[in-house]
Amino acid sequence: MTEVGARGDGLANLDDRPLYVPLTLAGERVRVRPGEARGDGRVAVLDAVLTPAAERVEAPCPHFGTCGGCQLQHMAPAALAAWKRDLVAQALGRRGLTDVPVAETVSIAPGSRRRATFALAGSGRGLTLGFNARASHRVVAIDTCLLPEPALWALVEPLRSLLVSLPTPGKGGDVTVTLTDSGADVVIDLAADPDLAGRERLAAFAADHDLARLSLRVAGASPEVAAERRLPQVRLGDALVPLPAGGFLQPSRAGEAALVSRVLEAVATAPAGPVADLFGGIGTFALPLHASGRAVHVVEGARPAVGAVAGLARAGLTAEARDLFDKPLVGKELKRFAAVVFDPPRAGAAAQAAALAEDGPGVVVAVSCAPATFARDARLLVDGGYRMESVVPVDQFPWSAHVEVVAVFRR
Ligand SMILES: C[S@@+](CC[C@H](N)C(=O)[O-])C[C@H]1O[C@@H](n2cnc3c(N)ncnc32)[C@H](O)[C@@H]1O
Repeated sequence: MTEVGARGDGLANLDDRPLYVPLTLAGERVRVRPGEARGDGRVAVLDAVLTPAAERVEAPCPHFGTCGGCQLQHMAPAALAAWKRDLVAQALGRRGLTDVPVAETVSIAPGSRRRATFALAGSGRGLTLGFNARASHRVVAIDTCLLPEPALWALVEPLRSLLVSLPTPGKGGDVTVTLTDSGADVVIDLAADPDLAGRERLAAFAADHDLARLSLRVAGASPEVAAERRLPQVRLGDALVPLPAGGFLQPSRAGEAALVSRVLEAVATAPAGPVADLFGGIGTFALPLHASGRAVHVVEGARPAVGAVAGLARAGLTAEARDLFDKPLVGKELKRFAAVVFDPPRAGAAAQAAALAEDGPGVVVAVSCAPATFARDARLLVDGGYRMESVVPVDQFPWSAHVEVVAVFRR
């Protein structure tokens, strides 16, 4: 195997085309069976590792290999951290940004996920609640998972028992559990409205497990609250912010803290003045920045998130609903800020980065969950005269091929 590719599969060459071999590492000699086509190459099934790499370790979870939730449990933690750092450095390198100080990866420990989405298949006694199998829509039942916080995992078996008596979708549905600071917020996909007895069981479940809120998404419609015992709220800065159903939240408290501390540090070096938090969600960065004494303007596409921030009604904290892909902040709108933080979805923020390159302030902090689009946006900023001062990979998704980045640009 020559390397581990961006999706976490080992790569080799077969007839001058890539061969993707899941569960293998660079430098290994392996025996495989070539399988179906993928992109410009083929996927292969691993039969045996003949010469293991030094960084190969025993996977800690018994479901690893069948469950698709993790890709890289067979790689030692230090090697995984270095590999994620390289992913970021290589993405920047592809955009010609080679002279960049990419820091060591900040690795968030397993057992810290506060949000998880479990896949549903079958119904009644044949119900499976688990994760999708590797590269498949088949759902694998799991009796253990090392990723979630224990309080989250403790709800999974009771949820499975509850769901066998409800009209689950058969296939394609899921259940999302989020631990908020006022209790768990659960959203369940159902194929049809539950009957009265089903509704009573749902309410009893919420009470027995002290949930904050239990919502139903019936036949793909928007979530409808079935039981709200407390408002689900998250502590951000010195505020308790209501979490809209399905609203974005950083996947772990420790990961959020790692990102927030770097954002605060960078913004503290900007001159006095207001800060823009673009793609700001419910204020993960805005509220700590506000608590640090800055006036902050949040711009975000999801109206419920904007409503949650605006509803706090704090002096010096404003929020605006706006599609930043179509209508980025430009010109004078940008010039009033002393610093800008932007944290777009995986597609990145090309239009906004181009506008920042023209009229952005002295300090810009980029947070990203997609190295390729981050590198594209970084290139736009650097071409606009920014220097990339620091880039820190943050691994909030242990054993996956995902990595996040927080980077500081200055001019
Ligand atoms: C990665 S999340 C970050 C949210 C927030 N910064 C946080 O850390 O909690 C990206 C955010 O961008 C928002 N978003 C997605 N597309 C958008 C668009 N076109 N315009 C504005 N906001 C958008 C999403 O609703 C989401 O809140």
